[in-house]
Amino acid sequence: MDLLIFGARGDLSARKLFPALYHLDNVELLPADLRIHALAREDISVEAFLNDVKVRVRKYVDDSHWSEEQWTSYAARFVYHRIDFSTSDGFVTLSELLSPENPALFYLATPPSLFGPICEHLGATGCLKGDRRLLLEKPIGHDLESCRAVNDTVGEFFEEDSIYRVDHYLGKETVQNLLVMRFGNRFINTQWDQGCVDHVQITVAEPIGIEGRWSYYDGVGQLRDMVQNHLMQLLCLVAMEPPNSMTAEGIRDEKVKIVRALRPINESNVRDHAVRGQYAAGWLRGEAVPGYLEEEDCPTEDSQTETYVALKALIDNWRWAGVPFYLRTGKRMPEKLTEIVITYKALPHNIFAEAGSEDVPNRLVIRLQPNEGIEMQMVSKQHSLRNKMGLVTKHLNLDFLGSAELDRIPDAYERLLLDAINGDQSLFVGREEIEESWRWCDELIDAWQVRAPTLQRYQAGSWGPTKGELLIEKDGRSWHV
Ligand SMILES: NC(=O)C1=CN([C@@H]2O[C@H](COP(=O)(O)OP(=O)(O)OC[C@H]3O[C@@H](n4cnc5c(N)ncnc54)[C@H](OP(=O)(O)O)[C@@H]3O)[C@@H](O)[C@H]2O)C=CC1
Ligand SMILES: O=C1O[C@H](COP(=O)(O)O)[C@@H](O)[C@H](O)[C@H]1O
Repeated sequence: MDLLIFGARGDLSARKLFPALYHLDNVELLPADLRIHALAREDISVEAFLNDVKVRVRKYVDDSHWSEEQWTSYAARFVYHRIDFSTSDGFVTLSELLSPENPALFYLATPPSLFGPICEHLGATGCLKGDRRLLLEKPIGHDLESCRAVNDTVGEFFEEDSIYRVDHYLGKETVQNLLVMRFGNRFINTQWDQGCVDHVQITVAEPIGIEGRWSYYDGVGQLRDMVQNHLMQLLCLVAMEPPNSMTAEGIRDEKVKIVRALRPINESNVRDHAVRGQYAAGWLRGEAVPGYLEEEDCPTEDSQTETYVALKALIDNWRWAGVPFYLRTGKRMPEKLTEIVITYKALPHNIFAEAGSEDVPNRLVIRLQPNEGIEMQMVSKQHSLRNKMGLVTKHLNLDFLGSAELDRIPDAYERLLLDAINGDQSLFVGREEIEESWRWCDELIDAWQVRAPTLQRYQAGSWGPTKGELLIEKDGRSWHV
């Protein structure tokens, strides 16, 4: 088997792909015959390339999983090719190396503008004979139209069942556990609809700012960078019906139904259902941090790009009618926190009210990062002789690390690379769902331009603008954190 990594000198390769492959090799999950072809345009030897990769990979592998011996055996899998992806010259050499009998995976860790040319060169030079799979990184397009154009172009060379669109959130262990938790436990599965659930919150908060990535990010913003893909995937996994099997088709079909059932956020309701913000200078963990427009690589004094989004989404189907899904994501927030919180409805009648106890709702908190785990907030009796029926909230904790087969939780890219190697598309994004997601986001972006063009400022290190708090508080609820 051949794995060709286009953009092997880039950030994604160094931080994610090569460390993930190292770990997979370490636990003997890579096929024995897997050759890793590193493709980049720099004129260097394989030794120089590997010396550099070693230094970079070392940063992402902790001491207990590093060994020189393991590195040597891993490094022996590598071949380095100098290629400029914008011309077909180097691709002829590739076609001579690839045998139609051996499966080959093409991982495009490049700017998306190269997806089309790379596929064309692969096709024109005869590299696409036999079992050929294409892995694409986000962003796939900037809106529905450009997403379709990318899908059409790559679709000329690869069938849909050979295209692996990466959304690294789907590779996270805790995200997969969401499926297991929902569809492997009767008591959760039967309490998962508008009859039982009051509302759902999805928060993806990051303390990092845009430093160093301004030129990419300013043309994109938080809605396209995070909501269109990662938050939409989380929402789908929370809301979808049980697929009849864990096949890619089964899961994708159910996810796409949810995206289609999302009520549009358009000019008529955008002010009530969406908030966009941008961070101003502030303080984070005791350090002064610049605002978005003061970042070192920011070339302008005025940008209307959002670094924060809060949404109230509604799903118009039987299961979720009337249950708001509050989504929130932002940069320069106080901490790294990705969590899904399911808040249950109050019981029909509080029989403990006479004893002075308030009705406390049950909550299920699914922490995706950090401290991956699930916490069930349950009401329990307070041990007391004076207060006979005093109630307290107790937290039942499922800590994933404690139960891991490995002594670490695998990185998302380990799962995704392994699945692509094994030809399993269930954790990759299908064409329909990504296009439907763009359709929904495009309408919201258009509505913002017309009805709410002004950004809400928030201080770096805070949980976002006041309007983001009001979005949920005006419904008599509040953010979990
Ligand atoms: N970095 C990350 O964590 C994430 C990245 N992504 C996506 O992954 C892709 C890669 O990202 P990232 O690694 O950060 O980007 P980088 O810019 O760090 O890497 C891209 C690589 O592509 C190479 N390249 C560009 N043009 C050519 C060409 N004509 N011929 C040969 N090589 C070329 C660059 O080479 P050179 O070094 O010579 O310029 C560079 O090494 C992007 O689409 C990005 O949006 C998605 C999610 C996360
Ligand atoms: O895709 C992206 O994700 C990261 C956040 O990923 P995580 O795994 O660290 O939660 C985000 O910082 C980046 O802007 C975005 O492009």
